[in-house]
Amino acid sequence: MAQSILDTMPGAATGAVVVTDPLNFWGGQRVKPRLEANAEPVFEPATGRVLCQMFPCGSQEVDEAIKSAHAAYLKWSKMAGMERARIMLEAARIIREKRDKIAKLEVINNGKSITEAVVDIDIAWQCIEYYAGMAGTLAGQHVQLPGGAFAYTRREALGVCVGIGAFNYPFQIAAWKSAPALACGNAMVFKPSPMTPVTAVLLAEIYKEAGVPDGLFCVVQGGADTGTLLCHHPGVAKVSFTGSVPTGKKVMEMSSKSVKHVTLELGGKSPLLIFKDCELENAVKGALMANFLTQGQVCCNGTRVYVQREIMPQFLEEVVKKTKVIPVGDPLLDDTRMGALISKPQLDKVLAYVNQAKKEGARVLCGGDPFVPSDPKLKGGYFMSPCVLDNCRDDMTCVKEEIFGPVMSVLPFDTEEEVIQRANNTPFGLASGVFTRDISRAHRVAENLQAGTCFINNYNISPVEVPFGGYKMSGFGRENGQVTIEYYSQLKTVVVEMGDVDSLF
Ligand SMILES: NC(=O)c1ccc[n+]([C@@H]2O[C@H](COP(=O)([O-])OP(=O)(O)OC[C@H]3O[C@@H](n4cnc5c(N)ncnc54)[C@H](O)[C@@H]3O)[C@@H](O)[C@H]2O)c1
Ligand SMILES: C[N+](C)(C)CCCC=O
Repeated sequence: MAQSILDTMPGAATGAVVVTDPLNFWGGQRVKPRLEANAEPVFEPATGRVLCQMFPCGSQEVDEAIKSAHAAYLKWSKMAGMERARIMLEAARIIREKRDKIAKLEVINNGKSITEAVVDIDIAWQCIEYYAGMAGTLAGQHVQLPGGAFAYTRREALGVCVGIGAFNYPFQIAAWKSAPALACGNAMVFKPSPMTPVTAVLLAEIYKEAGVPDGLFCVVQGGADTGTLLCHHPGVAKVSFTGSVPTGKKVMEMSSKSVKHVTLELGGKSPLLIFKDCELENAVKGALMANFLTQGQVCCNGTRVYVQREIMPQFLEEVVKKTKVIPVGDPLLDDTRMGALISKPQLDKVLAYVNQAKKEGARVLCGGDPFVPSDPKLKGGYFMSPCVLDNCRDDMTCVKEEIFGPVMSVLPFDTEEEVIQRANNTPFGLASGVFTRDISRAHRVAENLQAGTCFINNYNISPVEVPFGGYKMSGFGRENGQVTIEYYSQLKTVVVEMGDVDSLF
């Protein structure tokens, strides 16, 4: 097999890597772009340097990838679940073995800290391992009917599934989508974000090395146009999309034309409720975890932090103290806890949200400014200081809209009933959280919050064994957990007559 980027990248230091290998993958190999005319530069967020060029796939390339995936699906779906499991377990093992190198490349392309990227890659192999464990357990039901007749159900694959990913968890999203898809006997064509095209192709190489049929996991590069081609393609049975609400709506509309299955993992503006009876130190840690992972570019972040009025002063003092000392800088250094945002436009957008918040009456307690690290090679990077906003009201833009940056809005509340009503007063419903020592209150609040996940006394942990997904405009369908098998398979009922046909005619 050709050498991977992982073997050829000279030194995995910030500012030192250039990627020139083709980033498309189908038919069991990397595929050079057909057209180099529409190239888009891909930037290294920590330096602002060009890391590589992304060549978007056109209709002929999309078609080739889908045909290659379909051919692989015909073989893969006929294999026993246990055979699929063995290959997937091998893929998980290879990812574990290459974890540190994959994580470094993820950091160079995405800008998040290496500490986080390593966890992301661990979650990716754990997900593949988890669904490998399930591949051999897929089974239907036997139903006894009158007169000796019976029926049984078969859980069957859908066919070629498309995965479309966001920029914030590039490798992990590719694993979260492909693992359940492959376990059920499907093939997948994956399109990463055009801003983070580099690591999905590593997953394709790893699946190949583990022994999947050529074409089973393909990667096509591109943005909206390539995504549109995928959603309209008649050879695609399902689209699993991770991204913003506006794009998700388009994906759903396009997929509806040929009644494709759809999973939508969309954005959020999740509430975190901190009651006065909480363990304050943990609540402060929880608020930081809820806001500042991946420079705040996390779909399920708890960015509306509701704090019971009696403990507001202590909470603010602690949260600001801890936010001010978050080490921002070179994401490849072990001590760094916050790297660079994904792009200059994203950085400008987040800074504009902070300015708008000030105009609407919020008080900046810390951060919210562009940050220029002392290391000269990071001068062009997209860094900002993590921000805590006080004096917020529910009608402010910073409280209503998904900012997707390191900006925490803090709001006071008085009663449980009031805060639940305010927390639910949003079109989003991805996640939520509650900190309290009162066990009854914790479960009562969890029941009443309109969100796909509620974290009690923690935030943003996502073991692969538990389902993850949204309520309301944050989407539908789930990733992770047993239930996701249902989103990547279809049920056939077989009805068996043992006697004569009792005809009405
Ligand atoms: N719920 C989740 O699991 C989850 C996880 C990560 C990110 N997100 C959300 O993703 C958003 C940030 O990611 P983003 O900026 O990459 O989102 P985005 O919607 O801009 O892009 C997501 C993907 O959709 C593709 N795309 C764009 N237009 C398309 C079209 N017309 N047809 C098909 N595909 C198209 C993009 O190229 C990209 O691959 C945030 O809103 C965040 O909350 C959600
Ligand atoms: C792994 N986290 C932190 C739960 C994030 C999941 C993906 C959301 O953007």
